[in-house]
Amino acid sequence: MAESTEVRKLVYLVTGGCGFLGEHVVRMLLQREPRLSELRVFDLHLGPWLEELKTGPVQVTAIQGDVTEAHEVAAAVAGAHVVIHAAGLVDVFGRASPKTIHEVNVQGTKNVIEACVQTGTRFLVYTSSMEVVGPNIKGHPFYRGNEDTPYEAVHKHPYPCSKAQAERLVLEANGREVRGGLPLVTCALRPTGIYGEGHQIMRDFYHQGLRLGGRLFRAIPASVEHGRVYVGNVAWMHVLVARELERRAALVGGQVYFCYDESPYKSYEDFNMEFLGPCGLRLVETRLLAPYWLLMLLAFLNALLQWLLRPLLLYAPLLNPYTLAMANTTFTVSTDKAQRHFGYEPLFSWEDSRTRTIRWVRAMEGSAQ
Ligand SMILES: NC(=O)c1ccc[n+]([C@@H]2O[C@H](COP(=O)([O-])OP(=O)(O)OC[C@H]3O[C@@H](n4cnc5c(N)ncnc54)[C@H](O)[C@@H]3O)[C@@H](O)[C@H]2O)c1
Ligand SMILES: C[C@@H](CO)CCC[C@@H](C)[C@H]1CC[C@H]2[C@@H]3[C@H](O)C=C4C[C@@H](O)CC[C@]4(C)[C@H]3CC[C@]12C
Repeated sequence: MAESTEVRKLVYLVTGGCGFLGEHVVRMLLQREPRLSELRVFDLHLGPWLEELKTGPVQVTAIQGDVTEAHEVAAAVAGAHVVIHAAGLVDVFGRASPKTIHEVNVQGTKNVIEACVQTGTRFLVYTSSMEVVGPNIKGHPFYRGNEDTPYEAVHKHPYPCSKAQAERLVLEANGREVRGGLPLVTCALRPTGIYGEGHQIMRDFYHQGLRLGGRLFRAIPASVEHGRVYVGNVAWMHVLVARELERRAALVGGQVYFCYDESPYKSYEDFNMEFLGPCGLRLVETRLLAPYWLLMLLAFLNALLQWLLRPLLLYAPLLNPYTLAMANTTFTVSTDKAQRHFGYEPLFSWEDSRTRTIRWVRAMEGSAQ
C-alpha cells in the first residue's frame, strides 16, 4: 500500500492493547490499516515494546488507565473514530474475585459504551468469547456449530457470566445515538481458545512439561474436540470488522461473529502437542491410570485447597472443576459468517500459524531441544 499522509486520518483506540491478543491487534493495525493516523493503546499495564512502535508514520499514544474508571476511559475515547475493546480479566482459575471480574468485564464495558455515547465515537468492536455460548455446565457438546446453532447457554462461573453480560450490553448499544446525533455501530467477536505467540497457558504447559522430564500426561480423551484459533487471525478479524463497521453498518451492526481459521479440530491437549511436540515434549497416554472420576476428584480437591488456603496464599492450579469441564466438553465452530458479512479470510494458514507458534515456543528460555 502506497504511503500517503492524506489518507491517514483515523484515530483508533485499543483497550487491553498490551495483552496477549491486544498486542497482536495493535501490531496488525499498524501493518494493515493504511488510514490510521493515531493509535491509542490503553491498558492497566503498559508494555515496554510500545516504545519501538513510536517511530513509524502513525502516532502511537500509550495510555496507562483502568477501564473501571469511567473518567479515564472517557478521556481516552474522546476524539477516537473506532474503539476495539479487548481489555478484560481472563480468569477461570480463581485468581481474582467474582466481584473484580464483574467490575472489569461488565462495568468496564459499560464505561466504554458510555464514553462512546458521550464523546461521539461511532464504532465499537467488542472482544467477546466462545464462552458466551458454552460449553455449558451440563457438558452438552457444541459440534462444529455456528452463530445460529441452538445451544442451552447456562453460565455459573464468573468469567463466562461477565463476558455474556458485557456482550449483551454491547449489542444492545447498537443504534444508540452518540453525541452529534449519529448512531453507534457495534459488534462482538467471539474467539474460541486463542493460541500463538505470547500465549501464557501454552507457556505454562511447556514449563510444566520440562519440569516433568519432557512429558505431559493425557487427561482428556482424544475424541473431545476443542475449538482453537490463531491469534494473528483473531487480530486480523478485529482490524477487518472495525474497517467495515462504517461501510456495512446495517449488516454488521449488532452482530456476533465466531473467530475461526484453518486450525484443525483436535482435543485441547493434542492441539497443544502440535507445538510442544516439535519442541521436545511428548504426550504420555494415561487413560487407564487416570479415569475421569479421579480427575474430577483432583479438580475438586484443588478447589477445596484453594478455598482453605485463600487467607494465607493464592493457590490457583490449571485443573479445577470448571477447567476440567471445559477441556472435557466438545466445543468447535464451523461458520463462514465473517466471510459473508465483511470478507474475512484467514491471513495466516494453519502451516504459518503452526510455524510461528513453534518458533515462539522454541525461543522460550530453557527449550527442551
Ligand atoms: N485468550 C483466549 O483464549 C481468549 C478467548 C476468547 C476471548 N478472549 C478475550 O480476549 C480479550 C483479551 O484476552 P487475552 O487473552 O489477550 O488476555 P490478557 O490478559 O493477555 O489481556 C487482557 C489485557 O487487558 C488488560 N486489563 C485487564 N484489566 C484491565 C483494566 N481494569 N483496565 C485496563 N486494562 C485492563 C490487561 O492488563 C491485559 O493487558 C479478553 O477480553 C478475553 O476475554 C480471550
Ligand atoms: C485437564 C487439564 C489437563 O491437561 C487441561 C486443562 C486445560 C484448561 C486449562 C483449558 C482448557 C480449555 C481452556 C479455555 C478455552 O480454550 C477457552 C477459553 C475462552 C477464553 O475466553 C478465555 C480462556 C479460556 C477460558 C481457556 C482457558 C484454559 C482452558 C480452560
